[in-house]
Amino acid sequence: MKKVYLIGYMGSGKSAIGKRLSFSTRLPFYDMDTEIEKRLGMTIPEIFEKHGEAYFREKETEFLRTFRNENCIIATGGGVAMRRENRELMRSSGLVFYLNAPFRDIWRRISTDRNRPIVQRSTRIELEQLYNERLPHYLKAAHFKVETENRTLRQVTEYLAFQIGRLKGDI
Ligand SMILES: Nc1ncnc2c1ncn2[C@@H]1O[C@H](COP(=O)(O)OP(=O)(O)OP(=O)(O)O)[C@@H](O)[C@H]1O
Ligand SMILES: O=C(O)C1=C[C@@H](O)[C@@H](O)[C@H](O)C1
Ligand SMILES: [Mg+2]
Repeated sequence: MKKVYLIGYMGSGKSAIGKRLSFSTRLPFYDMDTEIEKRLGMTIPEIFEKHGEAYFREKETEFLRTFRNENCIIATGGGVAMRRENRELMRSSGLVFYLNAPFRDIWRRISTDRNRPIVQRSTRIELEQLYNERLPHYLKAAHFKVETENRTLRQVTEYLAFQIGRLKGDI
């Protein structure tokens, strides 16, 4: 069996849903952002501030290359699908689910959060542009697109658990 990756824009629910999905599937859960923070002993804003975004992107790829071979659920960072190497690493080691949410929902969730350096340095218009730029990359990376609009965390989690159960033999 392989890994289950959750991908999508900031605030699409990867971390929140990954955690819940771990309970219903009984698979261990890892949040890439948290794992990188642990490896470096710094928060994401500190990593961006001290080493820059390019360094953080290297650490993301390093994580995907080296993370233990275990059946598990991984909530990725919002920018992970932008690199071709990352997309290939994910697709070849598991099932990739893209959590799609409309930008207005995303904005409501992330606009006041201080833990996302990209939100801190960008305007609403810039974040919407980035959302549109990233969309085709998420679609390329994903095996499945999951619509989250008007669905509770619980509903999205149940849907994913159902799909994972159905596809278990393949992963
Ligand atoms: N479908 C949903 N219904 C209600 N709240 C949601 C839904 N999806 C996400 N949220 C809420 O939005 C907030 C942001 O979600 P979360 O932190 O899981 O995003 P993320 O995709 O992990 O973002 P990042 O890429 O920045 O790590 C959380 O408070 C979460 O509970
Ligand atoms: O969308 C992004 O580029 C990011 C999302 C977060 O998960 C973190 O990985 C970081 O804040 C960058
Ligand atoms: Mg997250």
